[in-house]
Amino acid sequence: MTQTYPIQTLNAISPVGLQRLDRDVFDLGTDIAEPRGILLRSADLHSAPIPDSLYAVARAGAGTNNIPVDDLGARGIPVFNTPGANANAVKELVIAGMLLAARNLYHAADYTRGLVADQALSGGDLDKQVEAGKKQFAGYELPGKTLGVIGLGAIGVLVANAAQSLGLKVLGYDPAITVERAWQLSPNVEQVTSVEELFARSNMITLHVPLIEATKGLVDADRIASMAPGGVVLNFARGGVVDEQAVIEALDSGHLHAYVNDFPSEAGSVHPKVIALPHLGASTGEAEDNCAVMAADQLSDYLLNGNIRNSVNFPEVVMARTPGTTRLGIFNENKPNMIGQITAALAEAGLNVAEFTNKSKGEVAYTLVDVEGEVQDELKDSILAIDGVIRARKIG
Ligand SMILES: NC(=O)c1ccc[n+]([C@@H]2O[C@H](COP(=O)([O-])OP(=O)(O)OC[C@H]3O[C@@H](n4cnc5c(N)ncnc54)[C@H](O)[C@@H]3O)[C@@H](O)[C@H]2O)c1
Ligand SMILES: O=C(O)CC[C@@H](O)C(=O)O
Repeated sequence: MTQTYPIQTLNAISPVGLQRLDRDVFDLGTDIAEPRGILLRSADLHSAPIPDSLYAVARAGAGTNNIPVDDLGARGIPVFNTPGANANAVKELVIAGMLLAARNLYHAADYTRGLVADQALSGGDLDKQVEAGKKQFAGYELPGKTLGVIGLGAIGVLVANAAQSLGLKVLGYDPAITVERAWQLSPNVEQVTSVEELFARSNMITLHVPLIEATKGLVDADRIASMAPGGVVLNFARGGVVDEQAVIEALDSGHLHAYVNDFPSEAGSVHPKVIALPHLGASTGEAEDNCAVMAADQLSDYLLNGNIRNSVNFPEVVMARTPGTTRLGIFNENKPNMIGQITAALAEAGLNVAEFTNKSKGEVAYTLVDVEGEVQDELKDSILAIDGVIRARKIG
């Protein structure tokens, strides 16, 4: 009988992605007590119990701050995300946010709505009122202004390139930019080597970093104060990257012109100079499909073949299946003599190794091995008995 894998879906996952999971092999549901996989978007897993049955978590999206990544890693549970799958959607919203702020569009549209309502009541001359009132919304154009981009990953690079093609001077800061992203970045984007320099030289700042300890409160009062008056902060990363109180004070004093963000809060979102969107960055049909397809494919390949692609807590390990063999997946601490002990256990069980891959990432490592011969249940116990082995799975 074919083994089946229960997968719990949290949040609305695009049906285009769910269709990738063959229903003869995967049972999908929102209420599954002992899931092998969890497929989610922004649902908070920090406060949810993690069942022993769980093999993997796939995030249809980029940010994984809603998932206890380190705790799951310590239990040998990979967390996947979908780098770049929603980057274009976010880029487009950031560009829209820059224009909303520069041309005062949000308030201007509100004003027009109000005028039309008043005119309906009073029967006044709408055209006249429009022409008289519009001067209060006069804005500025983007060429000649400087945009500072913090985080040059999938989204930051697209934003930087698009902004420079709109005529802005673009500065970029990312001490850990990858070679791939550096190749994608327009040569006209100027690299700066400190966040301080970026703030001091920018009229607009846009954030494209994960919410981690190092990025909490990255936009603070001192950095805002170093910007030229009339600055704009765009936050499509996560609420916690910005000290919102500092932003509100700078908006009140007039030092900042606008704060455009995707993460509403009770205190911030009612402020007249705040444009708060309801976490819309990835909310396009295209992005939702892309993320769901990528997450479902990665989860399925892991459950069926043990392959790890785009995991935030384990290394990339992808190995073609060797016909006529049984596959084992083993997570272990990244320390000396682990491979020696694992292969010794296989030899002891009379198994011949047909293919073997081992890779490490930080403190942890993952091994995929295809073995020839009958794999007895006791093998798992002898592998788990090796000091430093975290989890072992016979994949079939
Ligand atoms: N609003 C939305 O709907 C939405 C959608 C997608 C992503 N996001 C957020 O945007 C973030 C970025 O997404 P991405 O797809 O570009 O991710 P990514 O992993 O491709 O890029 C993140 C970049 O940030 C850099 N970085 C990390 N710490 C930094 C620091 N202290 N200073 C400067 N750079 C730093 C990394 O080196 C990396 O290049 C996500 O983590 C998520 O929180 C929001
Ligand atoms: O799923 C979403 O709608 C938002 C996803 C976004 O915040 C991300 O980090 O990719």
